[in-house]
Amino acid sequence: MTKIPLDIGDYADIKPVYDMLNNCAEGFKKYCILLTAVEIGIFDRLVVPQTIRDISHELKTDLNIISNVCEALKIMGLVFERSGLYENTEISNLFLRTDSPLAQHNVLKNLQSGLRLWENLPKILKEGPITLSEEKFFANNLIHSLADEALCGELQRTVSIIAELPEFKKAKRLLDLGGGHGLYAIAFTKINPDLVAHVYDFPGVIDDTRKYIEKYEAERVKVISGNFFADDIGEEYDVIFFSSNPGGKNPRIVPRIYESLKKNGLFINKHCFYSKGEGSKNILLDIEWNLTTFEGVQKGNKVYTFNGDLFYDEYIELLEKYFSIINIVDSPDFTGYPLSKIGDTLDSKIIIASRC
Ligand SMILES: C[S@@+](CC[C@H](N)C(=O)[O-])C[C@H]1O[C@@H](n2cnc3c(N)ncnc32)[C@H](O)[C@@H]1O
Repeated sequence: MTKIPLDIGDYADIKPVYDMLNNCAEGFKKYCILLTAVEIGIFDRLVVPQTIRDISHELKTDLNIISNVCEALKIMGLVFERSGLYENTEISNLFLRTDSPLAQHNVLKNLQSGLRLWENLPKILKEGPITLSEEKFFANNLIHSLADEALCGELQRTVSIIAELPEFKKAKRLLDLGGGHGLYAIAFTKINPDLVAHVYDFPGVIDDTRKYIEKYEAERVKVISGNFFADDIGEEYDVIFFSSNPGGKNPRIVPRIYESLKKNGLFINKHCFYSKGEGSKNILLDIEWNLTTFEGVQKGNKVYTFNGDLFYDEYIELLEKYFSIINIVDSPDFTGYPLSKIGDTLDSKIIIASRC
């Protein structure tokens, strides 16, 4: 028989545990409200003021629940209410309205698929990571999420750094290697009127790249489909831009990039690097990184690492055999606001090097 702990000295302070649980529960509930509001289109409606009854009628939702959801959105700072009329706050208009140029819907979707993976943590712990096709992983929302995210500071800041380079100003032919959405290539052609840019990616991703090219009417952006570990990447480029890629720290790619550049051509590498002996940059991202594994490319233990990657000093040493390094820019100078799911700002660097 288990004795019921009835004495005053039998209990201990539960606060640390309940504080943690409350935090988790509150975060999860707010996340569900936000996701639902986006999914049912509340922020698309509340561009103009509406009563709860209008919202409920138009969205065909339960009147009481939607009334509470709107109240919660008000507390979260996403809508405001005046005389019974609800309306988007400025941040909702900017980031949560579907047709806003800075809409973050793909980031939310990506966050959702990441959290679904986390639900499998007990199974993955026992049975190992879920194997995914790398091409499908990127095509299935990740590049769209990266695109939404890039448009909120990182793209503009990165492009403004590159735009200052005299070699870029003269460039006529650029390769955006593993370019995904192609927004960097698109932006580069918008600021250099003589530039033709080529976005290189897997065939399944390139179909989506084309949609971005069309959306932003980027006539001088072309696509090349292939696998840069196995296939030809082309030649005679003035600039090769390489950002957030599995090959970003891989020594095999460096001589190939060298070969594909013209003399004095620029290699711009934008990646998250590790120093020898460095611990975790973010333990939650490390765990998430290892919930999945890619067919064909083996991931390392820490977020954004792959087997065969070089440490930062080793990579620089290798680069210096082929290139002269012009500048290295650290992440606070070019990244946007960090997002914990993506975490791309973690000690990223832009290494700008010129082919010797
Ligand atoms: C994390 S995304 C980065 C996209 C973009 N460069 C950026 O910085 O936002 C990585 C991209 O590289 C592509 N990629 C990964 N491995 C590749 C390979 N072996 N060959 C071609 N593309 C590859 C992916 O499909 C994806 O579009």
